[in-house]
Amino acid sequence: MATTGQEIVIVGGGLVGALNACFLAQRGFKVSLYEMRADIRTQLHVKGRSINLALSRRGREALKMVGLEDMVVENGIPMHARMIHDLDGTRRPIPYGEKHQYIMSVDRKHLNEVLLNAAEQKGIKLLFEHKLIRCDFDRGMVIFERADESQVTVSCDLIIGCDGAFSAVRNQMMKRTRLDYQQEYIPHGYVELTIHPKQNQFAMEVNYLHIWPRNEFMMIALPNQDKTYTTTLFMPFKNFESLKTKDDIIEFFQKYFPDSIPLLEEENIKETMSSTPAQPLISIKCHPYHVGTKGLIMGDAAHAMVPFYGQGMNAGFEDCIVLDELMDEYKNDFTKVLPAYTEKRHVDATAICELAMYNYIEMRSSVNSKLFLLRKKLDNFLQKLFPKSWIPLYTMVSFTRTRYHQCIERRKTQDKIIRCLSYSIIPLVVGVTVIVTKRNEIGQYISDIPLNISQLKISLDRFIHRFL
Ligand SMILES: Cc1cc2nc3c(=O)[nH]c(=O)nc-3n(C[C@H](O)[C@H](O)[C@H](O)COP(=O)(O)OP(=O)(O)OC[C@H]3O[C@@H](n4cnc5c(N)ncnc54)[C@H](O)[C@@H]3O)c2cc1C
Ligand SMILES: COc1ccc2c(c1)CN(c1nc(C(=O)N(C)c3cc(Cl)c(F)cc3C(=O)O)c(Cl)s1)C2
Repeated sequence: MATTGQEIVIVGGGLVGALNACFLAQRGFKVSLYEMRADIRTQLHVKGRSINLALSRRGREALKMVGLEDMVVENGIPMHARMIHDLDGTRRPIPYGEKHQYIMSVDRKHLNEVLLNAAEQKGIKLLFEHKLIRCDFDRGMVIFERADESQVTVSCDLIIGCDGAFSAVRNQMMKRTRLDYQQEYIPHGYVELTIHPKQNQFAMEVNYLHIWPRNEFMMIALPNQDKTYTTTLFMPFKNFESLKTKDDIIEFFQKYFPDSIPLLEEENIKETMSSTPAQPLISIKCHPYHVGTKGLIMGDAAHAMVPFYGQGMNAGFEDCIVLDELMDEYKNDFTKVLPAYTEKRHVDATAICELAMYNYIEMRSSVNSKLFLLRKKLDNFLQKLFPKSWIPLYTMVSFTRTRYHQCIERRKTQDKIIRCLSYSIIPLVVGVTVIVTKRNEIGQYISDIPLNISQLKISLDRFIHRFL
């Protein structure tokens, strides 16, 4: 493969850094990837990370572009629907859409290992236990501290920070350019519990994203290949802190998640909840994503979001596609690519950060299982009624590559149309109903009105589609 001669240092060997390295090596750059932690491939379990994640369309497209989609998907578990757990233990499935519209539950560690192995196979130099401490964005130099506290200085043509929400590269950028930055910790934290197999079988329906929506509290469970479910409890820190004793813990689960107790097993709930500190959730937005012609940040380093759309990794993977496309457009000229990247990606990354936060606020304030069901069923009903013009927001976000900011714009238009239709459609439906039911008495006057509902639906769909 032709090499460009340019050298790129990627800081951070997590999901986005490792994938980005594959994209850039594929373009012929000489890539070195520096990761602060030890090589996860030599470790049994990496602590403090969500154990599995929902991979959807944007992330799969990126993996496909470096030839890794099949390898990741074959180890994932498809989730065709949500399974809503009601307080009384009733379970109701809500499909994500058509048969081909499903998301994947993938193991984080396995995904990271696949990406690191692929990077190594593409000739990328991986250096672990190298913690970035300083960048010189003018001269293209980075200084790393090694496990033995010695330092090493590396020079390169481009530094890309994929070092996560608490990015050191971003901190260095702040000293060098007018970088606007805002962060918000939400009042909720999370604890991960595990549902183990029962008689060596999955303890719940497999191909579902299980949800226990309880307004202020929520639990989500995604299946793993080993027949366990990683179950994440989201709750305000003040509520975690109020569970002082193991009895408090069990009483809480009996009150809000009674059906989950036999699944999670009482002893495990008590043990995990009393020994695991709740992890914080942070939302970070910043601008710009580049400095000069030698510094760039991507993934959570640029846009960390609360997980209430399951898009953080998918958005970071899509960042790699956007950069790759701009490298094509500007023929690897970093002086053009970097500003173009900020220009193009910032509006979308900000949009998904805000969408995720909005969904968190909505879920926390008003969504219990009845309302969650109703909203999703209405979405699915309208999509069936007006397939060309009504696309639920979650469908645009998780099953298309519609730019995130355009998902929001489209949703606003759809909301306007639905509002105006609801002022006119209701009288229309009432009118049609009256006509249909009273047709015999008044038939001689109105024989030519299209009483065929499907004709009416098609013309209404065409009418709406004109607005979008
Ligand atoms: C509870 C929870 C559930 C989630 N669920 C989903 C989901 O279902 N779907 C989804 O798409 N996303 C999900 N996410 C978001 C997803 O985990 C992140 O968006 C994703 O991990 C970001 O990847 P990244 O590589 O940008 O950052 P990270 O994964 O944080 O990786 C950054 C890497 O940089 C390294 N590093 C940090 N500082 C330095 C330094 N100074 N020097 C060298 N290396 C450094 C770190 O060790 C780490 O390996 C979830 C997040 C949470 C918290
Ligand atoms: C590992 O930890 C986590 C934590 C949270 C999430 C995930 C994994 C994966 N998540 C997904 N969210 C959507 C989505 O679009 N919406 C609107 C939803 C948002 C919430 Cl909060 C929810 F509970 C269901 C849906 C839903 O529609 O199923 C997907 Cl599609 S996947 C959230």
